[in-house]
Amino acid sequence: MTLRLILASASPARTKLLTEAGIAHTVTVSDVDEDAVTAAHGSPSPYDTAQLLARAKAEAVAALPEARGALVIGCDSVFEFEGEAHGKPYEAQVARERIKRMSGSSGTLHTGHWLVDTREMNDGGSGTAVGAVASAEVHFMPLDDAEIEAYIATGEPLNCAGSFTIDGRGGAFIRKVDGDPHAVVGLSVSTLRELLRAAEVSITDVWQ
Ligand SMILES: Nc1nc2c(ncn2[C@@H]2O[C@H](COP(=O)(O)OP(=O)(O)OP(=O)(O)O)[C@@H](O)[C@H]2O)c(=O)[nH]1
Repeated sequence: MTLRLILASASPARTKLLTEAGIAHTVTVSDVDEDAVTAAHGSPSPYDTAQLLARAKAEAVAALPEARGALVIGCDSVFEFEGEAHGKPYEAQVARERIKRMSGSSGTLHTGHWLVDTREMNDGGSGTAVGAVASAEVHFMPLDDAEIEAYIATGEPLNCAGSFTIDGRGGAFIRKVDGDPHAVVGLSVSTLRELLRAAEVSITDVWQ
């Protein structure tokens, strides 16, 4: 039986990462209310938030009929900066305030991963599952105000956790990354390999 891997994420960067890593997959976006999940758990740390939301997304998709018999991977990325959890800024003013503070400083991008194996799922069961968080510390170069305004004007930082990318225009402002750079982009492929091994699947089994 051929293995099916479903990415439970709308992130263009995550599906691009999997494709470039030669990993065959389809995409099914979950409709998880992220605020409701975090509220239900009090005020979880940025690390725990990333794991909780990755799990919620993967479980929501794994429960769908079309996911039966597949492996489902969910992810969530949270930027921890000065004790705060930053998701996507969405608005220019939020991005501006955050990027000014991040300039010349550093923070940690936590990406949660949750893999649900529905191959053995009995009726009503949830399948076996395993999760892991991959974290990487991101160090920023100092940015001048003109660079910040121009970067915000591109729109790129508005839909990225932490208000930056390392693989897009934001790469110009990244001094170094301590940890798996894929964890910053949104899906650590080496972490996925470990999760697949826990499900007794080799990464080579999902190479296309
Ligand atoms: N290309 C790129 N994207 C990044 C980077 N850092 C964060 N992101 C993106 O920021 C987004 C974080 O938001 P999430 O809530 O985890 O995921 P999402 O995009 O909303 O998609 P869902 O998984 O469906 O919730 C993801 O799409 C990440 O891929 C980066 O360095 N490069």
